[in-house]
Amino acid sequence: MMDKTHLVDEITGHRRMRRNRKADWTRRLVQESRLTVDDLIWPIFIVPGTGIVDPIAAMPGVSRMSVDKAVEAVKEAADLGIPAIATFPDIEMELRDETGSNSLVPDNLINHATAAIKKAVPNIGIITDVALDPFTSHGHDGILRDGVIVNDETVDQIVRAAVMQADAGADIIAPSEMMDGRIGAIRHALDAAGHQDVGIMSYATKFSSGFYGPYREAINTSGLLKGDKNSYYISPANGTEALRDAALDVEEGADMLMVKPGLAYLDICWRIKEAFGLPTFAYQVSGEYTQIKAAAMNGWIDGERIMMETLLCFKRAGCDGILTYFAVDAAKKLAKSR
Ligand SMILES: NCc1[nH]cc(CCC(=O)O)c1CC(=O)O
Repeated sequence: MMDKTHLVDEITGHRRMRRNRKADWTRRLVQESRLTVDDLIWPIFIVPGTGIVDPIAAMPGVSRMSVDKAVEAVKEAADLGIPAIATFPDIEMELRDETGSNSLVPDNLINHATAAIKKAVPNIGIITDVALDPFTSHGHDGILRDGVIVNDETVDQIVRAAVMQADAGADIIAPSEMMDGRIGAIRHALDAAGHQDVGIMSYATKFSSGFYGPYREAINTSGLLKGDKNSYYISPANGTEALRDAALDVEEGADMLMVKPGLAYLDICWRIKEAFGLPTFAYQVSGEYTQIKAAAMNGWIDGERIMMETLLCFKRAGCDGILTYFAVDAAKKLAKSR
């Protein structure tokens, strides 16, 4: 008879979860989720001009780049193995108006960037957004009429913008403005224009979130925005509604789905992947990035460790990939740990 000096008894004592955790090799063997460079999509900010790399105060480590500098940076990203980028323009104030008309100029900043990047770095995927917020004088994602963001008129416009973006060389159109019916309308228009192979990544579940703050500084919409986006983005309280919204996008022909923001919405990532089985992405948005950076800069957390941990957690939650401002840093770290 063993002397029973410990509280762990004979029944529970042989169920030892720690056996599989005891050494590096066992831990590697039982690891369920893995982050690789193939999971990373890098969002970048584009400004007019040349030779510009302009740091964004609210996003330490992230800069707005002129097209020539963006081309260099994207080359580096491609060399690291990052499969795709997502571009966001910081349009000159003089070009912004009530309806976001610059979105319909074929060689506007965003399309100019696409064409230049495609030419210089043909093997990286280019994802473009069609929301109107970089182009409007009020910072909303759609056309504002009598205090209302009008749905159908906005869809008509973003559809035309989407075709121009595809003409410029965009590989995937990612509409983030949450207008109803946009996915089907964009799909039809792309097909009619001969862009059958241009995909649609729907910002299927975009929540009305405070986490977008630093992005609005990055593209200079924060000072412009009147009111909030609650009449078109989803309430953070509503998961089932988010699923219904995603279901409509799937029906309308979305090739990929996105959840935005990321970390506070992992339950949505999981539910969406389970429900539809489509390639599912999370957007670790500006505020999430900034939280980690700010705390790390104060020495309060280990920023690199939390960068890798959060990205891995998206994989565990069912995501196929992550849009993240950490993409280049994470890719470098992954290359080193090989
Ligand atoms: N169409 C708007 C848009 N496109 C990208 C982001 C946020 C990205 C981020 O925070 O990193 C937003 C949100 C917003 O300003 O309302």
